[in-house]
Amino acid sequence: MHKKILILDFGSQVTQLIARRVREQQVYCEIHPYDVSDDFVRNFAPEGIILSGGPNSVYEATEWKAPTAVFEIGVPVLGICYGMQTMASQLGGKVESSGKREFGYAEIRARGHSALFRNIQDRSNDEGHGLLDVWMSHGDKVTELPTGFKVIASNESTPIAAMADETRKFYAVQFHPEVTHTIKGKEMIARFVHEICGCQNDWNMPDYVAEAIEKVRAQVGSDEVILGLSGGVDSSVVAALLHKAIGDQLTCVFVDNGLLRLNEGEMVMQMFARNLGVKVIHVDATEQFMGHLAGVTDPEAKRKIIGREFVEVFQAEAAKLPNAKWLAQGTIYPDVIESAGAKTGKAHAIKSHHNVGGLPETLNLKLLEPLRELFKDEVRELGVALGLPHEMVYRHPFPGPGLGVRILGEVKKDFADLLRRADAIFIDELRAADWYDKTSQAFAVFLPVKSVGVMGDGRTYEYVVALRAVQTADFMTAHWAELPHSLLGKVSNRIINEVRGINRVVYDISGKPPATIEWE
Ligand SMILES: Nc1ncnc2c1ncn2[C@@H]1O[C@H](COP(=O)(O)OP(=O)(O)OP(=O)(O)O)[C@@H](O)[C@H]1O
Ligand SMILES: O=c1[nH]c(=O)c2[nH+]cn([C@@H]3O[C@H](COP(=O)(O)O)[C@@H](O)[C@H]3O)c2[nH]1
Ligand SMILES: NC(=O)CC[C@H](N)C(=O)O
Ligand SMILES: [Mg+2]
Repeated sequence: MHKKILILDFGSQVTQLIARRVREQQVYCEIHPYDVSDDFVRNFAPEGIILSGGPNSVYEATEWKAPTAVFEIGVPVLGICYGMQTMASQLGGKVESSGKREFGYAEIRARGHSALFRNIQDRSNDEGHGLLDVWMSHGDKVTELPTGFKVIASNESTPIAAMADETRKFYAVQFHPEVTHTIKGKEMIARFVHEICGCQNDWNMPDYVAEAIEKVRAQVGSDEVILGLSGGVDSSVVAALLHKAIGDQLTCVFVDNGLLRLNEGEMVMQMFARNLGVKVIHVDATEQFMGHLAGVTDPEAKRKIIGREFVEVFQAEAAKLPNAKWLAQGTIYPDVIESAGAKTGKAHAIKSHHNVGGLPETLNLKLLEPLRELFKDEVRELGVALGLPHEMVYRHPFPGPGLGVRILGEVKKDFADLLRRADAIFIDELRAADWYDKTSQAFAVFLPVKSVGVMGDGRTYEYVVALRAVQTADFMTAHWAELPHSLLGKVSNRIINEVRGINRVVYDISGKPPATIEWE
């Protein structure tokens, strides 16, 4: 059992970052909504609790409180922003609107020699007080301390910028230590989880492998498991993990829906079936997918058809295995957090993400999701620890609907063939120029419009391809990559020369938001 930290989410945009910072310290943590029950908090048995920020004000949203058990079970608590404010108000202090919002960089002075800030400073002032560069985002502030608390940091606009009751190990900060703009934030989180809560570095991937294998074996017993293997990072890591855990009880189903990248099928069979000895069934469902997509131009309709046909294929394959009781999936922690967020119904549905989630009852399989607790970079580390090659583990993500959402409008086989070749050239050149690992995702998009060109001495009237390359940490927001013009020029040249049917290449310079990463 790992020692663990409980993070209670009050709706901050950056709650996931708190979890990332804690995991970076090799300490296990989970995010749960702020309104879990007292029993939940007790049974979770955390070594410490972190209360996140959030958009509300404690004097308005009076029901947005931490469960009282948080302050009763005798473990350290760290309140961040709203988390600080609710701690103050729940323990008898006072929170008021400060009239003016403090947003962005701030300098604060550490005081009172607290365990949270001891020897952590960016510089010191004339009197020898430590000064810290932090990032703030608030309009309310604590104006009266609860009993037992002292001020541990302040500045002019926020005299109580941090507070603590060191006997009970309750700490609270008005700024955000989880964002990188708070220069020493990482050290503060480290201080809290290691020294104040007493957690060791017991969460690391090499050790996790053995643990995950044991867990899968205990869960599955002698049943058979099927896994949709896409060649993407998540399902590949699940395949490697399950193969180690249960060997021949695993059957992977690799569906060629006609919307895959160039040589994807060959790559998957080569890697998994031939090198790793994994049982892989290669299903050529190109006709089935193309047939159902014919004449369909609406992006959402296309996504739904592709999702439905995947389920059809899995269902047909599962029916052929007499003892298959489990369907494994590459669900990762951000998927879990995001779908929990989506359940509240506050978020807009921008795109229906394909997954094998909406499975019909008739499939009669239990879900096996061994990556549910991991962030993408942890999944990658796990893949490396399991012996998968670097190129596979560090591939860019590829969406389930594949080229289906990168061919705008109606999907046709000819278009897919052109796009596959253009995309492969782009990726080749990115790798050759050492740009692949500097971008988070890069691909080509097929635009079903024709424009006039001249090649040799003849007129051409052919299709357009757009190149997209983005840099992002979490795929929720993204910047377009500032690829060198010479690289873009070379890619454009090669595509137009080598892919007959394309006579124009453009580069997408839209950020997310307002654009999304994929075009559909
Ligand atoms: N062509 C395919 N054949 C079989 N299963 C697939 C295929 N495409 C997607 N899937 C299933 O759908 C799941 C979701 O796809 P998703 O793209 O999110 O993950 P991934 O492909 O494993 O990893 P990555 O995010 O790196 O692309 C996969 O884990 C896999 O189980
Ligand atoms: O597995 C997936 N099934 C999907 O239906 C899907 N749609 C988008 N994506 C990927 O999600 C990230 C964000 O994409 P967007 O900015 O286009 O929403 C990017 O990495 C996209 O490639 C998908 N992945
Ligand atoms: N980011 C936050 O947690 C903000 C908390 C509170 N709503 C304020 O403005 O002070
Ligand atoms: Mg994928």
